Amino acid sequence: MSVPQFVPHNTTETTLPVADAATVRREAFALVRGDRTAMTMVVLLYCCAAASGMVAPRLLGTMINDFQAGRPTSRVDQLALVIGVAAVLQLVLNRFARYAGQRMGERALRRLRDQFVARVLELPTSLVERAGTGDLLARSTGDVAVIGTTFREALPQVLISVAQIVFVVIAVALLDPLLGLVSLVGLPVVLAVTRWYLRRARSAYLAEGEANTALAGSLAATVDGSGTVEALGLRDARIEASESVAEHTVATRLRTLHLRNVLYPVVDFGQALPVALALVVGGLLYQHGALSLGVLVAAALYLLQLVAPVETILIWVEQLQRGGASFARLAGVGQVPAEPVALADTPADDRIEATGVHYTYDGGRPALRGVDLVVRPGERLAVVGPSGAGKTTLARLLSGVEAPTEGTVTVGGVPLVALPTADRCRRIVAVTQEHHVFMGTLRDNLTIATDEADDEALSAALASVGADWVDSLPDGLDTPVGAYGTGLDAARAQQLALARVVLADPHTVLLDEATAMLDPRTARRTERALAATLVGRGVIAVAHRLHTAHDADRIVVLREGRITETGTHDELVALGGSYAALWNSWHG
Ligand SMILES: Nc1ncnc2c1ncn2[C@@H]1O[C@H](COP(=O)(O)OP(=O)(O)OP(=O)(O)O)[C@@H](O)[C@H]1O
Repeated sequence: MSVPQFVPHNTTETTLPVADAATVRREAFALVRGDRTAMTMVVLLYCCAAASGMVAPRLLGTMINDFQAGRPTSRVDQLALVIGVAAVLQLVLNRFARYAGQRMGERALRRLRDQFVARVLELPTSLVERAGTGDLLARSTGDVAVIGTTFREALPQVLISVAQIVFVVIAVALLDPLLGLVSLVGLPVVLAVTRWYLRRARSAYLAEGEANTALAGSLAATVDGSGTVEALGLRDARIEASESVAEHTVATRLRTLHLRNVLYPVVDFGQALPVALALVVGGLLYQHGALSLGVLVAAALYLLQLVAPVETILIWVEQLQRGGASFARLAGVGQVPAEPVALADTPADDRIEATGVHYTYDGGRPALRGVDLVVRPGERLAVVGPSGAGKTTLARLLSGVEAPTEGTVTVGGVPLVALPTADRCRRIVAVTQEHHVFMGTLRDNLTIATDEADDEALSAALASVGADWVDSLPDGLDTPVGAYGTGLDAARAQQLALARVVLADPHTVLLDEATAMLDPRTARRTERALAATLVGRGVIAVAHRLHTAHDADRIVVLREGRITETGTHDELVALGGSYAALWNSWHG
């Protein structure tokens, strides 16, 4: 018996949930119900194909009886012809059934994929960040591929096999009820061991998938950080870490191997049992004249027909398991509580207020400890402080990406995290150094921010950030950009991102390292574009370079998660505190 190639799950440690078995069942049925007519058609075709397969043994039995009774050979020819026609019919019906099944599977897969993408887009940003792109990518690629194989191959194969088994049992029972009963003796054995296997396999394969991902991740981390490993002499530590992950992977593989090693031999026994028993019982009945030779041969041939579908089911049962586990991971994304979709209240104004804000990362020390801060509409606020003081954390909370562990952050009196993402992003936009260019046209990349803008508004937004290079593009706004289109360098990509901000027209822009990592030439161009973007808006800037702070309306100094100083540049310099010390040391 051949075992299908193991396709590893690219699972990873994650904060994204995995759906339980009941949810998987419910969602899988809902998916199939969405294509009910096709499903009925496929089942009908499989049943007709299975029924055609019942013709040959029955007629062979009749032939034998005819021979014994000395009937004319012309009847044998007719029977042989019918057997031939039935065999061809079975072949054709099977072919159509598989084709229809695969098409149905493709449609179901498409619906599933659309559903998944829609759910991912609704996920809270903070959760996506915590889960990391790896997990979502693994679910949308690896898991979708596994489900694809399950729908295209496993389900049709299993369906046809189940139909064959049901028809064989019915056919034998029609020949002789006692032999019909005998044909079922293997069933409890096969069902029991399959049940035993299925109960354990889901968690075992999930564990194996997770271990594989952890191993790949550990090796990739070692390769990616090879310079650091070399420089800090971490070789032995990395080898040790990889070995322990590898050992765990082997243990999980041994577990799934053990499951297969129990399953296959027991099933083989369960298959052989009815054939052997039918020959014994049928032989006795024949000896006592209770059964004709033709019926005995037909029954034995039918029972032999059980072997192939049972094996097919076993070959694909693992794939079904994997499909189930992958489905659970896709469905799990739908179990994340959606972000609020309706506004509870409309913010009264553009004032952003943090009150008694504490924030602690999972298992870490508090990053913010009781921050009170009001950002007035249109104010340019700089947040400064030593590394690890909590600047980025405060910025994330003020942009609403993350909720405070304690306290509130509101805009116009409404908690930021209660606002639907789209609404929040129309009010406050964070500009980072990440400037992704989406696959599509330049226009597509701009209208992500707002679908209300016409070409004139798009061009104006690009012009405002100094993106004059657009005029030299072959198709202007219709030029494809992104992975397969015209490449945009870092500065252009950042200008595109800033043009999006201009189009989104938020009242406040949050800047955290927007230009810190760019090379000086690119940074200069980007800073000019940035300055244009910020005109007329409030700005909260995490200031890594103090000249940003110098130009701000107000500066807050953070130390160990607390605001220690607040004031204008001149006031803080005059105060002679930690800002003055920072300024003096920076200014020389
Ligand atoms: N994802 C995270 N998980 C756990 N702890 C974190 C995480 N991000 C930050 N921290 C911790 O929270 C504290 C505040 O970090 P934060 O990045 O907000 O400081 P920062 O002032 O922006 O520092 P820097 O200027 O170095 O970026 C630090 O002690 C940091 O180690």
